[in-house]
Amino acid sequence: MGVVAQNVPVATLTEMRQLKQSSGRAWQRAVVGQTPFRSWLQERGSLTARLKKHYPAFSVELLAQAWRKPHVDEQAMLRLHAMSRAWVREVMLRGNGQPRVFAHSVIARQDLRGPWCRLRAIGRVPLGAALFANPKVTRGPLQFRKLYAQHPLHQAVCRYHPQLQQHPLWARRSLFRLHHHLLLVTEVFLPACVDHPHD
Ligand SMILES: C=C(O[C@@H]1C=C(C(=O)O)C=C[C@H]1O)C(=O)O
Repeated sequence: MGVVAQNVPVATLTEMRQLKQSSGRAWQRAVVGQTPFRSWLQERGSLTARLKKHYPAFSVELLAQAWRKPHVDEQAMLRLHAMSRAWVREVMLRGNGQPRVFAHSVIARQDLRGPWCRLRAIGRVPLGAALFANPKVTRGPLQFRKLYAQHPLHQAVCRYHPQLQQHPLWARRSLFRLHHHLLLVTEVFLPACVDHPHD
């Protein structure tokens, strides 16, 4: 660990590369066993569509959207170097008023152009409506991970639902691609999501 002025320790490039690689492997290694969330984790269709099917009162609660430095385990997926910023959108998908899925979407500045130039302004319109309506959008493999309290996305969920602090949360992520544009979507499933474990 190196040290810069003001004695603020910073990770060396090697340490950051190692952290990025280990975080990436953690998403690929996780195996979804017999969890009640299995059906939701492996859903290849739109979560928005599936939630709307179960809950007449579906809504998207916009929690945050800003230019941020992506998490270390997102930079490699989006081909970003360590210091670049990306547009981050965080929402809670609600069914009948209950929080069901926390979604965290990240898109690099250079990918917010062309067909995705308006993604910053969609507000409470579900991102899935834009993605699944365009047949030219492809989706990469789903990756899974059980998040514990020290993971940034677990901490993001607990900012709004602190009662989940001690609960591990299942999450999945995948890359959506349109031409050469990339969008990384991570979805964290809250306990209320298993009211309908199977379709
Ligand atoms: C990708 C989808 O869009 C959903 C809605 C999102 C949003 O509005 O930000 C983000 C991720 C998804 O949970 C989907 O419906 O599957």
